[in-house]
Amino acid sequence: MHMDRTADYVVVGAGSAGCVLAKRLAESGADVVLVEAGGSDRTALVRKPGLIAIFHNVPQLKKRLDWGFYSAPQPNALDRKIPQTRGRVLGGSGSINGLLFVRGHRRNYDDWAAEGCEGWGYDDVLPSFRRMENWEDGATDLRGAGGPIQVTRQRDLTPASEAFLEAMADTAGVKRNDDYNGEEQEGASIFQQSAHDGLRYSSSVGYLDDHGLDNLTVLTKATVGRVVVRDGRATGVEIVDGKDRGTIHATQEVIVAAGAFGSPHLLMLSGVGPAAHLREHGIEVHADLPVGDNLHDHMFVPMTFVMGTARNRGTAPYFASGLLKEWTRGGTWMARSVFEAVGFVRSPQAGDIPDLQIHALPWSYPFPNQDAPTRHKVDKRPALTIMPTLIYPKSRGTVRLASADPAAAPVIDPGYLTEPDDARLLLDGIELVREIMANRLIAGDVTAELSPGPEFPDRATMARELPNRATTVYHPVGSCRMGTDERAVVDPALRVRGVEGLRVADASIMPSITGGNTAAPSMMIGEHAASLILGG
Ligand SMILES: Cc1cc2nc3c(=O)[nH]c(=O)nc-3n(C[C@H](O)[C@H](O)[C@H](O)COP(=O)(O)OP(=O)(O)OC[C@H]3O[C@@H](n4cnc5c(N)ncnc54)[C@H](O)[C@@H]3O)c2cc1C
Repeated sequence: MHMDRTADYVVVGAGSAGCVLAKRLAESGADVVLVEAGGSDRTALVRKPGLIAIFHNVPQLKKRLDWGFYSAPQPNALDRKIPQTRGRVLGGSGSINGLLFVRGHRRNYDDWAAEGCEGWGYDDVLPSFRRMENWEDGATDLRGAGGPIQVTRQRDLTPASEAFLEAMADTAGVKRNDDYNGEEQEGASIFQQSAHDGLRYSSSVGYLDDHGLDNLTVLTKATVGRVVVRDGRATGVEIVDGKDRGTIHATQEVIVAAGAFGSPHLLMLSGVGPAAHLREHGIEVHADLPVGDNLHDHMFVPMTFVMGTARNRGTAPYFASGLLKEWTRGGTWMARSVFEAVGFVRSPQAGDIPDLQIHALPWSYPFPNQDAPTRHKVDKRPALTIMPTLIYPKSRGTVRLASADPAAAPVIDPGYLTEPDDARLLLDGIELVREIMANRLIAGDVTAELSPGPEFPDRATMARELPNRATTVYHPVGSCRMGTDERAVVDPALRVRGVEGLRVADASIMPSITGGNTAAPSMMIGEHAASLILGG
């Protein structure tokens, strides 16, 4: 059926940010259509937190919910094509992510404001963060209660994770921190997750389930191929596949929330982007802007240590019995994120805020990497995997068009490790993890370093191996940068420069990445965008 309909607002992409934004706009009484390329998220594969591990290890399942992107060959990573997993389902990447809930450091937002993004300092965004959450400890000046996203601490930690937290605090000289989303980020902490009672709280679950708003229409399996721009104004969107092909006209605005790859891709297909590049693809230029520049991402190097106290095993029978227990009595590890512990610590190069995030999960991780040319190995013994993570990368890359055909994937070149400081910091992180694991508070429980392992005993050997192991944390941001100078795609009100009636609201607008996982900041951007649009 060819669709031709009109709404006040059209939001493209029902991901972490888009679901939040569409719901908030509709609550104001406006007629809103939210358009999502993927399908329903009402499947246990998405909603049962622990099943994420199965999703990642079974390609047939992954294909159902993932866009299936890979990076361009990365010259500083042995020309590897690194998976750029992105959710293609209601809830977007927030439906397939690790559920970790991290706001980032308050300084990140203050830095955005200092660069000219007025209204985005931490005190400005704090109400948006508080509005979206229902924090298990209740409301404080800094934390929110009663919001749509349930935020809980991980619980029933394995002894391996407990020992890791103690050893990390002792080695890195940090304190145990009860709430890294509160007063202070630095320290050794139990991870917080957007999950409760065995249910993943993506923005789709939290904001769209049973929304009861007649003026909010959610279209699924509907890919937008172009934003229609006429006489310098966005007038609607064209849906190019699925049963709802046709045009949706917007009387107020089109807001693109298609993510760090989808948003720049769609803008360029619509004639908003680097003019010369668009002309190469025969696309009429409506605004010459640096769309797709400034792409950046976090990287980590997984390190796996055999530890009986990690308890969990990566075997099929272990998963099957986990599933059975979860379905019969609930409250098992399957009900929660697979990650348990985290540290925000300072490397020797750090200024006065942590520059390393240390993720830990009591499972063995694929090694040497998920994109290894030969099939990667996953050891079946109980193990603790620790990931020293570069949270302020200096390397920058691009998103570009491969073709003017909306069905063609964009060319994603994150430029991993192009800046030598990035590798240096990862090596500092690796050394710190080894020191932690040699600490008397944990060393007795560690049987072996499985990966990278004894073949890479020191900084020099690790420096050579790093390009084979460093990988994405799946946190791409920055490709439709917010700002006030010529590097900006959107202004601090998220309006696309030079096009009326068009905004971008998702992880792509971050001028620089936040110091931590990016889902909570993306949902905050959805909340904040709604306030900006509605003038609240
Ligand atoms: C495997 C994985 C693990 C992660 N783990 C964590 C974690 O534990 N904690 C954390 O904080 N962050 C994590 N992240 C990152 C986090 O989930 C993302 O930063 C966040 O979800 C980005 O939100 P977004 O709204 O910008 O984009 P997305 O959530 O990706 O939403 C974009 C949406 O737009 C849709 N779309 C794109 N193009 C079109 C189009 N042309 N037409 C219609 N629809 C379109 C997509 O299908 C998608 O639903 C992880 C990400 C991945 C992939």
